[in-house]
Amino acid sequence: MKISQAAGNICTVSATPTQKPETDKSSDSKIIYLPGTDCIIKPQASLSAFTSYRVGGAAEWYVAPRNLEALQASLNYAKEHNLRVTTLGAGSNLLVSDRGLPGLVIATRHLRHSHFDPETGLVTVAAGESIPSLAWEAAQLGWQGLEWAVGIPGTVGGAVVMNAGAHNSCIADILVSAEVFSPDGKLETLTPEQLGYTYRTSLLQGSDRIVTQATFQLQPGADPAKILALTKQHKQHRLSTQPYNFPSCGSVFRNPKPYTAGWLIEQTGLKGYQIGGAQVAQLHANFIVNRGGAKASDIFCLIRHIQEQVQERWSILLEPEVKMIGEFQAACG
Ligand SMILES: Cc1cc2nc3c(=O)[nH]c(=O)nc-3n(C[C@H](O)[C@H](O)[C@H](O)COP(=O)(O)OP(=O)(O)OC[C@H]3O[C@@H](n4cnc5c(N)ncnc54)[C@H](O)[C@@H]3O)c2cc1C
Ligand SMILES: NC(=O)C1=CN([C@@H]2O[C@H](COP(=O)(O)OP(=O)(O)OC[C@H]3O[C@@H](n4cnc5c(N)ncnc54)[C@H](OP(=O)(O)O)[C@@H]3O)[C@@H](O)[C@H]2O)C=CC1
Ligand SMILES: C=C(O[C@H]1[C@H](O)[C@@H](CO)O[C@H](OP(=O)(O)OP(=O)(O)OC[C@H]2O[C@@H](n3ccc(=O)[nH]c3=O)[C@H](O)[C@@H]2O)[C@@H]1NC(C)=O)C(=O)O
Repeated sequence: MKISQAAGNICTVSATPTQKPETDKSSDSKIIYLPGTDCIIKPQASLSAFTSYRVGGAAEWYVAPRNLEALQASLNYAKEHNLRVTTLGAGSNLLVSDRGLPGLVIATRHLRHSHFDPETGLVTVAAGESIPSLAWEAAQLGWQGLEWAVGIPGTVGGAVVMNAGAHNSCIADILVSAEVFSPDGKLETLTPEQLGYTYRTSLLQGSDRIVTQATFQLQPGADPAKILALTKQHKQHRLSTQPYNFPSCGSVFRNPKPYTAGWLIEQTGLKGYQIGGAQVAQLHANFIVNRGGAKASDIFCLIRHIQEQVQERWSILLEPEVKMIGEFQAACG
């Protein structure tokens, strides 16, 4: 049995309330020390470094709690100050507006712990843990069930919300339960049935709940060499079929079954089509890559252009998988 807990002392709850003033006027007049914790809430924090597209403006306020108490304190702060909350995982399925986001962005990336139970095969992992790292760890132990998840550069929380999947498997196949914080501060344990999973969808999308940890059922006892070989095969397949050399969000659109979005977009003649720094990838037409210097508005307008062209040619409206957040212009030029 293994229990690990991330080290670090930033953004934890102090035994005694912090002695610091609520605002520190000497360094940055707007940095806020979250009462009762050693968490700081930063103003105007750039989000481009926290999204895989590497675009987007600043969060009005940003906090990255390291435990549940600090997360609760952050939510309380948002409520008291009437701030809209946006949850950020690894930002690998997000298009953040160039104008940034109002309210408080709560990043889960510092919520870290994992527990592999060899008796039951249950793995309990905090929301901020990396899904590909977990997949590699399981493979090295010879535990089956996550071989498909390499190459998906998100967090556990983001994967639970998005019902991330690949190679005909997805989170819903292995999830036993998810622990979530509701906006009124209650911790609840939800089953996959309660989460209403379908292809790349869950009832958590668009809700105010924050996933704090998840428990997955894996199958221990396999030959690690076999699990590692399959895991590496999946990674290799990705590298040969998907563009990993430029920033992206993975697939932009859900597949409108029985078609695939990539096929429809390629048949519409859009491979290589570019708006500003945003381009329909040559290797896979359902990926938009940032070729350098793209703005969120370039990506947004390319998404709209693809939708219009595919609709005109095939009478199919492609539905974005990527979450576009913040304000975008109504019309593209
Ligand atoms: C190169 C590349 C390849 C990819 N391949 C795949 C693939 O094969 N399959 C696939 O399914 N996806 C793929 N993706 C997309 C992406 O990695 C997944 O959707 C991933 O699950 C998103 O996780 P995240 O932590 O980055 O979430 P984010 O992008 O940060 O957030 C996604 C949504 O979930 C919400 N959210 C995040 N964390 C929480 C939380 N703890 N509680 C509540 N809400 C939360 C956010 O508010 C947002 O609405 C790929 C992306 C890239 C860049
Ligand atoms: N195009 C884009 O927009 C983006 C692409 N990416 C890419 O997504 C990819 C995710 O790849 P993935 O392999 O799933 O995860 P990573 O390469 O992110 O690795 C995740 C973890 O798994 C470990 N690991 C990697 N390979 C092995 C292996 N062969 N055996 C054992 N452990 C291993 C790594 O250890 P160690 O650190 O020791 O290598 C690391 O701790 C990366 O190539 C990343 O660059 C990520 C974000 C955005
Ligand atoms: C990357 C993501 O998930 C990926 C996941 O990694 C892979 C691997 O299992 O399968 C899905 O892609 P996909 O359906 O495009 O899978 P691929 O195998 O690449 O392509 C399917 C079919 O489309 C065709 N295709 C693909 C790309 C292209 O430019 N042109 C084209 O014709 C392929 O020839 C193939 O016949 C997921 N995408 C969706 C929207 O379901 C993501 O969700 O972000």
